[in-house]
Amino acid sequence: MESSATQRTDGALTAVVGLRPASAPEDRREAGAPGPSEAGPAALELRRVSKRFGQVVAVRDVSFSLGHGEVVALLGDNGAGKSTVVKMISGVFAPTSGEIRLDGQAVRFRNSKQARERGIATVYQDLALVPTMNVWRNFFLGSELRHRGRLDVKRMRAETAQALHEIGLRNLSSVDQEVKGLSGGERQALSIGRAVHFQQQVLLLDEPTAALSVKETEKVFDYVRQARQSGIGILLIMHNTVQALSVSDRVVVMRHGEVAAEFAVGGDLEALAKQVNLAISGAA
Ligand SMILES: Nc1ncnc2c1ncn2[C@@H]1O[C@H](COP(=O)(O)OP(=O)(O)OP(=O)(O)O)[C@@H](O)[C@H]1O
Repeated sequence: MESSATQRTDGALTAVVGLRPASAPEDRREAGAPGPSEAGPAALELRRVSKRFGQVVAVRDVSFSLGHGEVVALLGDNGAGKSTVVKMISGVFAPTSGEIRLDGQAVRFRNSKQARERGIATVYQDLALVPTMNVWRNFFLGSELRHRGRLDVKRMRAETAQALHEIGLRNLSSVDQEVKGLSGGERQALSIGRAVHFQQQVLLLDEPTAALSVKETEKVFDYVRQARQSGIGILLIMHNTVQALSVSDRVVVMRHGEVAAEFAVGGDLEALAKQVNLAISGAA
């Protein structure tokens, strides 16, 4: 395996692992499906984005990009700045300085609604689902279909069932069941399937596998891989390096509010996990 590391001008260490074996995420993608685009603007790009809270600099000069049909994991210890980055992308906070670009166009959101309207879907740990509502109502929450002034229940039920089937959730008994009866993985499928169905451009998943069993985690990663086929750019906020490497094309490591390193995923994943963990802890 080839491995190269370069010192960035801002002092952060960028390591790029060269050879990609057959197990690399690109190779696992189905033939003909969209992958991370080489040409054209990135789905999402952060350019030297910083965020201050009074005297606290939570995020400093963070730059990275996310391609269409690409999965990038944002890794870092508690307090590294990951949540603040996600909140800036999703319109909760405005950056103090720097630029966020969507498809090459600089954007500035006043709130999360504006970010959603521009195609940024955010799924937080607590998931924005209403437990006492059924699956299809949750799926179309805020985007209900109407026919002659009335809710088009038939179409919403059918479209929900189809979207969940496409994302890989095949054993749901009914879209009429309440969300509170779904497992954590099934809830993730609902949120991910919704982002794909409504053709969002960027999907931000905050710790999507926290509190899930190993089996459920694998299923959620299958939903992520399936969603990637649609061309959506997916940013995963993760704590677990090994899990992150199993589903991502690239990882971006944050430490003390800055990007400490960036790695392309491929080659010997065990060795790469060690390098990533060193970058997370600051020992690299
Ligand atoms: N509203 C705020 N006011 C002041 N400081 C803040 C605020 N939000 C975050 N911070 C600080 O910014 C830094 C980065 O926090 P952030 O929550 O983004 O980290 P994180 O990597 O997401 O951590 P975790 O995984 O624990 O959520 C921390 O030092 C935190 O205390």
